[in-house]
Amino acid sequence: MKFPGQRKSKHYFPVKTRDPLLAQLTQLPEPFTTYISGIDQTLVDIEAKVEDELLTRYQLPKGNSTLINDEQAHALYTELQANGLISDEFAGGTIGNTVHNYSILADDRSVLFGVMSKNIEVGSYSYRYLCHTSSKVDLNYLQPVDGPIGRCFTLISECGERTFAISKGAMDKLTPDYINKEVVQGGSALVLTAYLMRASEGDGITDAAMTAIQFAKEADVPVVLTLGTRFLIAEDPVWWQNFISEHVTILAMNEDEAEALTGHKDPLLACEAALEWCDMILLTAGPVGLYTAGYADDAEKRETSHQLLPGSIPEFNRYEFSRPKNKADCENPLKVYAHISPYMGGPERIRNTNGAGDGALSALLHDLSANTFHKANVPGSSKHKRDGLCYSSFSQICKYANRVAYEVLAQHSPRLSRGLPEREDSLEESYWGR
Ligand SMILES: Nc1ncnc2c1ncn2[C@@H]1O[C@H](COP(=O)(O)OP(=O)(O)O)[C@@H](O)[C@H]1O
Ligand SMILES: Nc1nc2c(ncn2[C@@H]2O[C@H](COP(=O)(O)O)[C@@H](O)[C@H]2O)c(=O)[nH]1
Repeated sequence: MKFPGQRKSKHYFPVKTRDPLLAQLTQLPEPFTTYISGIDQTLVDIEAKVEDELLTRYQLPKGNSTLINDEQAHALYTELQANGLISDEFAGGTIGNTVHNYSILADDRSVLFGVMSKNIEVGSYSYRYLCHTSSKVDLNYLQPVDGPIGRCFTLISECGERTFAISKGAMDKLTPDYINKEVVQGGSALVLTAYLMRASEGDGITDAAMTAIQFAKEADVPVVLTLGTRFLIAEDPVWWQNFISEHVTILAMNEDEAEALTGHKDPLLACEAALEWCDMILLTAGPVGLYTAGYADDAEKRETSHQLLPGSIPEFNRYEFSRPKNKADCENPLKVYAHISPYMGGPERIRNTNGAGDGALSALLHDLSANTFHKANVPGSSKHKRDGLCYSSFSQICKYANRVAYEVLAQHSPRLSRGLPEREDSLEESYWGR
């Protein structure tokens, strides 16, 4: 486990444990390993720049992720190819991206549940998916299926907005039998997307997700949900509110999805409302940057040394130096908010924002699993006198998530090809000091 930024030495593993003489006196237990698990519809992104007219012709609402049938997929692919519009083909899927990016950042294991074609030809989409996924993502639990994995036509408009057309192939065929209880229960978090809830009759992925949620809840493993697209949430916001209340610990969404869920356009008010249903929120807001929100115990709150910010909740960032905690673990729960503007104002040129939100979430998950790792390996640390959900404060998580989102935008791909530069390991000193 690579830590998310250098920390004060008191939080690091006692240097003495490496002492060759003292080591003879102490029998160290096997170091505890940490991972996260996730479920996704296995799919490849086929990226193309298109005119809005094409979206209208294929009846694809701009900004949405729409399921299309085989005939439409064939026509769309043929047209994109004939006009030389396809710019890239990447492994995709919102959770696939998130666990891949987590493994790159943490330089550690994650587990992906999903399907994979039984017979794979060199050059096929399944082959590319496997080639473009970090070797630290454990794919041993994938369910073999007949037929191809999904394709996600990622259609980028002139304004940068992306519209997804999904040709699902066998991506929704995952069944509950392929959800390994021990793996889910041994993880630091289970990460899911709202897209998993829209499987058709006869497809098992929704049941598989519900089975995994049950396993996670039995073992107090945090359930992390990312909302995917505002259109899906807008179909039945009350259903989603109840779903989140019942099952979700951490909610990740962008400002449009937040509005569809809560009715609030203002991100702070949306966070305030959604904190009634879950313990922590990551809200990304495109060029406005991102917010984190959650709970701290009143007795443990820590005041910021940054400027207090105005907003619909005045001075909302006052306690952003507090660490997030589950509401149920707080004697006197206090809602805490933090915000950060895009790192360096964003990259000079953004081809599209595909995967930036997933990148931000993977940073949060890294911080969360670093907490589990540290707690298990340094149980005596003052950090763990009280149970926190994450290793860092709301403010620090904002910085890290923002930095990772920047990297995704700069790389023009939803999946990181490398971790953050080493010299930036200390976010405080070298990066934030600029
Ligand atoms: N136009 C932009 N300029 C600068 N930063 C951006 C821009 N768009 C996105 N970002 C960064 O990427 C993060 C996630 O982007 P966002 O578009 O909100 O996510 P999603 O892909 O889930 O809609 C933002 O919080 C911000 O840090
Ligand atoms: N699992 C699914 N993933 C989907 C679907 N539609 C789109 N996507 C993926 O989202 C990411 C982009 O995420 P964002 O951070 O920019 O919101 C992209 O790579 C797509 O593959 C879907 O129906 N299911």
